[in-house]
Amino acid sequence: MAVRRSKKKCLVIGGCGFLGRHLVEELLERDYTVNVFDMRSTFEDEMVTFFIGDLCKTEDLLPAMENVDIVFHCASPAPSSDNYQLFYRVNYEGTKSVISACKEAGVQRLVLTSSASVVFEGVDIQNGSEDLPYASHPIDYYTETKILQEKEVLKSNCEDLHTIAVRPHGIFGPRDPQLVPTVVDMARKGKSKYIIGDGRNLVDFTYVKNVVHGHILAGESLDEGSVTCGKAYHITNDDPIYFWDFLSKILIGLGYAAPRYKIPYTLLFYIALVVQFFCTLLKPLVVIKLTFSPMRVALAGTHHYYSCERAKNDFAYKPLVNMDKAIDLTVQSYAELRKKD
Ligand SMILES: NC(=O)C1=CN([C@@H]2O[C@H](COP(=O)(O)OP(=O)(O)OC[C@H]3O[C@@H](n4cnc5c(N)ncnc54)[C@H](OP(=O)(O)O)[C@@H]3O)[C@@H](O)[C@H]2O)C=CC1
Ligand SMILES: CC(C)=CCC[C@@H](C)[C@H]1CC[C@H]2C3=C(CC[C@]12C)[C@@]1(C)CCC(=O)C[C@@H]1CC3
Repeated sequence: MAVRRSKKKCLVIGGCGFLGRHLVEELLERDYTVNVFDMRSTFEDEMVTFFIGDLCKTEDLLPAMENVDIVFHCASPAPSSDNYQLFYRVNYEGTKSVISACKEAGVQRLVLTSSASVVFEGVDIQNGSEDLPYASHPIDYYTETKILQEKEVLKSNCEDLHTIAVRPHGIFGPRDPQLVPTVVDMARKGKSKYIIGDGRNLVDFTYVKNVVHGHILAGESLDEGSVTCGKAYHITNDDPIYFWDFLSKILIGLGYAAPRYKIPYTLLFYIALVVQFFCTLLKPLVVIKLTFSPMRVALAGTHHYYSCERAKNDFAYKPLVNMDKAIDLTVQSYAELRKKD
């Protein structure tokens, strides 16, 4: 007689990354069996089975998918990169390998970490639903390939493989390598004095534990015939905040001054486009990392917040950690980035 496991076996692709590792920890907490697949292992846990490889290679993925019930695909190159080939290979072609490996291994559920940015092209979005069209002019390669990736995952939904795309936005929390470290780096270099726009643009920032909770509910929802199969879902804190208030709270919490001087949004956006153009021309000679890329300027100067009603209705999502608590936990976790007197 077959032994029935009470909890499912999961594979987290990108499980050594920021979101992936938080997901692994929560899955273990909730008694799932967990495999991790990543390019290199960055932590140790005797409860986790690690598989090292490149997700673009089906043969690397297959051993990690043996007897797996749910695959969570949350690997991607860093959004700040400007390497189109890398994004295309990993986010698009790599995701196609993940799908074929799932089919070959008989995995029935695939949860993709997409991004709410797939509909963002630098124009205000207020309480946007999942019915908004994909960005027709994505601002950067990251967004362009996240769109290709999401389309591929949703269209591969079929009787044997149930797929879903979770779209978080502005994930933050302990161990995030991107948001808080970039903001502190700007402060240390004296670049955080400025507010882009009028400072009154509302944005979603989503605490990593809430994003994780949304992923697990999404994976569990993918039963035969479920309305969630083949659909995209926004996962947010359900509490949009002024972009510049959020940044100020992080900066003040870590002992730095809040931004004060306002610069017109449109002016800075066009300057960022021109600077990016010249950096692209100079690229064969010198690689320049832009602090104010057009995408970052757009994110800092427009409204972009999304409705998570669909996730609430279809799989009873609600954020577990509120904004004040989330900011507090995040600030406390970055003791090493605190301003030294
Ligand atoms: N952070 C955010 O605000 C948001 C993130 N997302 C999405 O969430 C997901 C997770 O992001 P986040 O945790 O921040 O990113 P991280 O960079 O922290 O994690 C991504 C992980 O994927 C790994 N990886 C990259 N390429 C490959 C590959 N070819 N094969 C195997 N593993 C690979 C990375 O390895 P290595 O570090 O060695 O490159 C890293 O461990 C991504 O899909 C991202 O698009 C969506 C919305 C917002
Ligand atoms: C003014 C300025 C340049 C502030 C620095 C903060 C930024 C580093 C973050 C503010 C919003 C963040 C964000 C992302 C990355 C980090 C920020 C730009 C994403 C692009 C990460 C990947 C996504 O899928 C969407 C995110 C939107 C918000």
